[in-house]
Amino acid sequence: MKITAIKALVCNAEMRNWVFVRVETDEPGLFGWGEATLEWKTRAVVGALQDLEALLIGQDPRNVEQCYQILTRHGFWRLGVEGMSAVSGIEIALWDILGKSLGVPVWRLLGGQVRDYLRTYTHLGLGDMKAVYESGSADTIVERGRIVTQAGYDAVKVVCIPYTHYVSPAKAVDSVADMVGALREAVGPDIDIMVDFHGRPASVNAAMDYLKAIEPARIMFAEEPVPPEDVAGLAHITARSAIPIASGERLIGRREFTQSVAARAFNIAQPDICHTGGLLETKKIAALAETAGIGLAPHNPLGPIAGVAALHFGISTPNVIIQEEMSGAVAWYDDVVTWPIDRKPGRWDVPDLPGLGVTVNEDVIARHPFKQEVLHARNAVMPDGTVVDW
Ligand SMILES: O=C(O)[C@@H](O)[C@H](O)[C@H](O)CO
Ligand SMILES: [Mg+2]
Repeated sequence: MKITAIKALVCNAEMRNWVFVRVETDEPGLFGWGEATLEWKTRAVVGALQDLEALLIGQDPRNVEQCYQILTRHGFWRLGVEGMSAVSGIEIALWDILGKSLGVPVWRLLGGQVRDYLRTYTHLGLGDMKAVYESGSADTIVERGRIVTQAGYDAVKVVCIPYTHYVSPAKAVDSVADMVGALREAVGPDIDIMVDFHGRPASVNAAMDYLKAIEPARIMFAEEPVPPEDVAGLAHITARSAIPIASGERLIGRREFTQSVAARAFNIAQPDICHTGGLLETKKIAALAETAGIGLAPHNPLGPIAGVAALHFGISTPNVIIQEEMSGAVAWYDDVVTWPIDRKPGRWDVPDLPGLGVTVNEDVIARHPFKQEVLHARNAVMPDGTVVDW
């Protein structure tokens, strides 16, 4: 069996352009699907897919590791997030082909079933919460919290840390404490709450101030309390924080995770299967994390094929705690890709169709062509115009 083509299909889903990858083979009717979505870098990823195609033409798609080696070594240059997202999309599609060729679901090939279902969480707010913070009101967060938990989710994540750069003014810290406290009060003790700091505090001390302020709300984890490349800063926080610390959505491959795991930089790793190198690379990261007592909450605010890939991963990987998902991103999410299971809020069951088990409706994709996304990050400035992390 040989790979004959690698195609990228872009589908605009408002905040993000989803990049779907279709790997074709010389066996009639046999092809695989993957996803390489990387928000605000869509054309770079599509270009990387075009550049990488030539390396794999003629290779046996069932040799997943060998194809990965070719993609990451024969291109000479080490790939950054755009290139590795392209590699990830291709790699996921290779597993889909392998599963279909053998007539088994991908999770069987990844080690088999380790749990009866995969727990999931979703977001309360998309992008930044500047308006909420500036209005000084927790109403929006509480309202969203009620809607999402009434829909059936028992774990929710919120981004609610204001842009205060290296410091943590009393008013900002109190406002965050009020917002997270109000959310806890509204949803009650049975719901897990996660707070994504988005790497906004630029100093360890500012991050620690916000962490201390939300401690009474008893949250499940706090994410990216400082920017992800500050391994020493994260390790310092993790050693002292009462709240478990999560990070990793912006780390690529084993190389970057190794350093963070060795430093015990976080309690919970958040690799993204669509950025970090694909399913097998994320398995290796999971194994690395497991040896250091680190659980996984894989990152995925992406499209439906990314979600299904995460499902197969989570069903077969013991140290996965919970899976992120954003199936509420657009109203027509379910028209684009047919899933192998009936998705329920907060709980994904074990799929049994061969491969990933998705069918893709290319007509629907064609109705939502590439569009320049809104640049939410433009809001990330201090009152004096200083640019800060979004
Ligand atoms: O944890 C999350 O899902 C967020 O940090 C997103 O990755 C970020 O807003 C970019 O889309
Ligand atoms: Mg995040």
